[in-house]
Amino acid sequence: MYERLRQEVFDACQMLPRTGLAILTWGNVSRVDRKNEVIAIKPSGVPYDMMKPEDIVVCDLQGRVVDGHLRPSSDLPTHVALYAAWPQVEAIVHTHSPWATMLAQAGIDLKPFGTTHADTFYGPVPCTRPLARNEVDGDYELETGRVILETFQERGIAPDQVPAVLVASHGPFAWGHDAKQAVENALVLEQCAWMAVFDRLMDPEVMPVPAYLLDRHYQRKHGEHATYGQR
Ligand SMILES: O=C(CO)[C@@H](O)[C@H](O)COP(=O)(O)O
Repeated sequence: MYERLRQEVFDACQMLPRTGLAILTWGNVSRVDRKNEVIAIKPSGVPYDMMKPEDIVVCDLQGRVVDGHLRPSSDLPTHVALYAAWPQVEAIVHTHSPWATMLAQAGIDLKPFGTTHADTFYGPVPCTRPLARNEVDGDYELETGRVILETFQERGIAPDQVPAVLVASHGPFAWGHDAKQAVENALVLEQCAWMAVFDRLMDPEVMPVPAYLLDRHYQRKHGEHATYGQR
């Protein structure tokens, strides 16, 4: 049971060290199956190069383990909170990829400086506020999910139009329609963060891409009348 779901999460996990998005046991991947009301997630603390598909843990939508022989990722409550609030999100990836993490540690939004960004993100990728002491001392991973939701709600950002966030002092989370797409969004985020840091270094006054160009690039890939690729 759950073989396909486990295999999808396992394959996406293997993409993380291969693409340089994570080393050792850092980060995690999950996939929700809304019909069967389960979430498959990486086991906690298992190195990617030792992981097997059967190690992926299956939980219910509240985060209780229903099938698996290992403990789920410590970030499971963050994933649970996002799946509960955002029905359009089907898979979530958390990494500590260096450039995106540097922005998160500096508490800086990733601004859209060019079409590379606009092809995936319809506006800035926001950085959350820092978590307060009582939030960290309390249900820390659940509060991480809450602060992500708060950031998107307060700024009026749609999670399907900006499929990533920077959690202050922590790192990036990205999501998508499946686990592979979520990893790809995390990879685009990392590349854009890298370029943005250098854009700012070369020109501290660098301006975001004009709105009409952002719009053109985003819409041709993701809009109602998208034309990009082999349609
Ligand atoms: O940031 C964190 C912990 O908050 C994670 O990314 C860890 O680096 C991996 O945790 P597990 O998924 O192995 O529990």
